[in-house]
Amino acid sequence: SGFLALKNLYILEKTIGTGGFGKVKLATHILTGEKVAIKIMEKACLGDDLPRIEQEIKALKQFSHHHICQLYQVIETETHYFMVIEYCSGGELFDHIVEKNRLSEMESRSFFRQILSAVAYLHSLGYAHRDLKPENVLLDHDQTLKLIDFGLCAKPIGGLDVQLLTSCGSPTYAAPELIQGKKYLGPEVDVWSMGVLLYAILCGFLPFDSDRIEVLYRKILRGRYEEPAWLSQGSKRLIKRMLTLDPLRRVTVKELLNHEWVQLGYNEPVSFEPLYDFHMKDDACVSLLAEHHNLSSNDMWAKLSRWDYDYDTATYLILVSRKRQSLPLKLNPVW
Ligand SMILES: COc1cccc(Nc2ncc(-c3ccc(C(=O)NCC(=O)Nc4ccccc4)cc3)c(OCC3CCNCC3)n2)c1
Repeated sequence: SGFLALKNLYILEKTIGTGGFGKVKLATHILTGEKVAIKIMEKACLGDDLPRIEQEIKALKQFSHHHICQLYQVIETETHYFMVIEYCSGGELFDHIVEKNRLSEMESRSFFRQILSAVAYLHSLGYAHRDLKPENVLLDHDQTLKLIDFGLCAKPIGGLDVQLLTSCGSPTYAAPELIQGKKYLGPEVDVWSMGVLLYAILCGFLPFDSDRIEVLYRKILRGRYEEPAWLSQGSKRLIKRMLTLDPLRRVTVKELLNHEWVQLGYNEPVSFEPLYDFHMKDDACVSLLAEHHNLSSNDMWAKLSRWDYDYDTATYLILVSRKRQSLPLKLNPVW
């Protein structure tokens, strides 16, 4: 189906998601055979939301973290933006919780540590996510979580624009100060949403829920929620610290990183440093790509280190990711 810009580079397959901005399709990166997700956004439909796409692309180009889906390539045509992004084979955390009803405290802790690492990393770069919810947490192979911002809600911290709730952030996970339209910074809003997320993972249902929005708002602003019998004392204490109505009294990300519940069984704080920087040079991957282009490794690296986020960037980042997983490094012959 029709996008000329993707011809001979990607094979488009089924649609795996739709949002206000456009849709996401599963695709195959032809040179490596790797599955990728391609976010397709029609410029005409974005109207004055166009700056949010450019901001999203600028943000993603800065991120290099094991628990954030990696941007591989950006293609801009007259009518569209295409963002080629890492594909997660396990789907949404949301479906995983629904299927298992609720997770054990140990599994919840493993998931929470990964989400916390990604959120702390975002904050360290001056970004707040603002739309943390199970639909934006994806599962990769071997229970690795990847945080995404499907709906373009992430913003630099302290942005004065109080994003209208309709366009950003589902009220279910939204902090009280956010639904009251109060000025807020961002990090503490993410802590509240992580609290709702953790509650949903541990309990299998939401702390504040109603199909009538004004009832939902009232419940959030009241801040009272059920504590099922299976919740441990530690879990209850942590959730209470995160679902604290007053943002100034709410636990901070910094405190969460070495919170006792978070460290139970790991005995080490959560690190938010990226495990590795995708932007570092991997000689084997550079050589393989150089050979494919009949270039010297030096010339190949000179081009790659410009980080144009073109097809070569995508191929290189995919090769680095495959090497990390000890998968064979190969490029398909181009016929
Ligand atoms: C196996 O069955 C399945 C079933 C379902 C999915 C998959 N896999 C699968 N892999 C990858 C994706 C994806 C990743 C990133 C982005 C994105 O928009 N990044 C941009 C981004 O994250 N910015 C950003 C991040 C942090 C801070 C600031 C900015 C978009 C899509 C996907 O999408 C499907 C949607 C469907 C609706 N809910 C959300 C996911 N799905 C697999």
